[in-house]
Amino acid sequence: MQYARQSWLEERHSWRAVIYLNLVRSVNLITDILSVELDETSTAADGVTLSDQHQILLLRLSPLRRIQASLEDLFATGTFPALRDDRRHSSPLSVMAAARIIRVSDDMDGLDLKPTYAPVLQEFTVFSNCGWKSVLGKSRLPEFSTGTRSPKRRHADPVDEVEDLLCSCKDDIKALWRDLGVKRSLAYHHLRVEDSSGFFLNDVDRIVARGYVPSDEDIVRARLRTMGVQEYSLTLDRGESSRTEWIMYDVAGCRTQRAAWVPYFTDVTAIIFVAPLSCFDEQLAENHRVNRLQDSFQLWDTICCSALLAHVQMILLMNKCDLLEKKLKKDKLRVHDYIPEFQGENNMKTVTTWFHRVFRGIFKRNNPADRHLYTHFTSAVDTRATARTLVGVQEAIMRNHFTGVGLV
Ligand SMILES: Nc1nc2c(ncn2[C@@H]2O[C@H](COP(=O)(O)OP(=O)(O)OP(=O)(O)O)[C@@H](O)[C@H]2O)c(=O)[nH]1
Ligand SMILES: [Mg+2]
Repeated sequence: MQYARQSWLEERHSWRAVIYLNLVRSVNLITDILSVELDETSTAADGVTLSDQHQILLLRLSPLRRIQASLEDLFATGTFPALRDDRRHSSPLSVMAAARIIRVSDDMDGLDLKPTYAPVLQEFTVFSNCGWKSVLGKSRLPEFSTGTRSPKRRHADPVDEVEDLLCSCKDDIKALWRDLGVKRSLAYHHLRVEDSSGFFLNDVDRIVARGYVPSDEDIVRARLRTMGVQEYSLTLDRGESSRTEWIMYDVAGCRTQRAAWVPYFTDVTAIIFVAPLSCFDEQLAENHRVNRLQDSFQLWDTICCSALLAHVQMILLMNKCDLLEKKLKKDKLRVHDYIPEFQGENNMKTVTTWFHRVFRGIFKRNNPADRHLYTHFTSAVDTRATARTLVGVQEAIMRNHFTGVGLV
């Protein structure tokens, strides 16, 4: 983004709706938990005192359910249902039943059947072919391209309506997030919303404000799960003398999407494979038996040995290093418990060196054409460091490309 400034500025506007959706979904998840607790006093969290004040808070925050539904409609279909009348009709309690399940303990002997709730935020997914960016871009006004926005403009854009409604709920959102009963309730359910991607509840003062324009960091931290292949056209502009047009395809990583990649492999200069290292303790959403990192190793193996890619530049970004470090240091998770082949000391240096060795080993085993592999450790949320990495990546791609066509 640092070096494709114009494309980035043009995209910035579309992301305001994504960030609002992220925020609203976090609030609605918390109010889901809270309203079940209020409803079912028998299973209320230990030591949590929930009162009528909480009921009132839930009612006051009920418009956020309609905001969520309208924004999700906007992303899915490009139409935006009216928000205005909703304050009178929606009730958080009516939406709650869905959050409740029975969680069965692993030993399955049936003795430990404890009714509880599934504090899980189902991911919202958009399909790349619905053109959500162009939908949101339609009402873009010129001032967006400069990264500022007039706070006076009213409802030229449906997302302004969301902004207004959110502003009217701002104090309640803040009250919910700092409430002690709510905190205890979330802890009881082992729900750490602050650790999930797309978390903005600590930024309400800045984000829920008239005239808000997402910062680069906000956009990098935002979460919108995409399905299908997204195409980005970028002009990398590092001064007048150095402008390069790139077309970048972002292919979604989930298993059901992988068959769709093949057509893109036939005419490609480079593959940037982004492997999130922090997911060593997670399973695939699509198959709970498969460890996410093991899946990345497997996928990397498939990519490296693809005949279509035998002469393509390979770049491996080992990403989410900040989250990996947190899991090792703060959460004290042991890599060996999830990946038994790892036998070393459970610290950042040993773990990352080992992961690197595995990826490199897979590459070497499947490298008939003697390609060079560029590897980098990244934390995408550190936008400055990532920008420096991407400059290196760009240079490597160019060098390889021009060598390939005989210009170097
Ligand atoms: N802390 C941290 N968060 C990251 C990092 N990289 C990505 N994220 C967050 O992780 C979420 C997912 O990022 P994406 O780039 O959409 O990941 P993806 O692999 O394309 O995911 P799919 O679209 O589901 O295939 C976003 O909310 C990002 O902000 C990182 O290095 N560190
Ligand atoms: Mg993606």
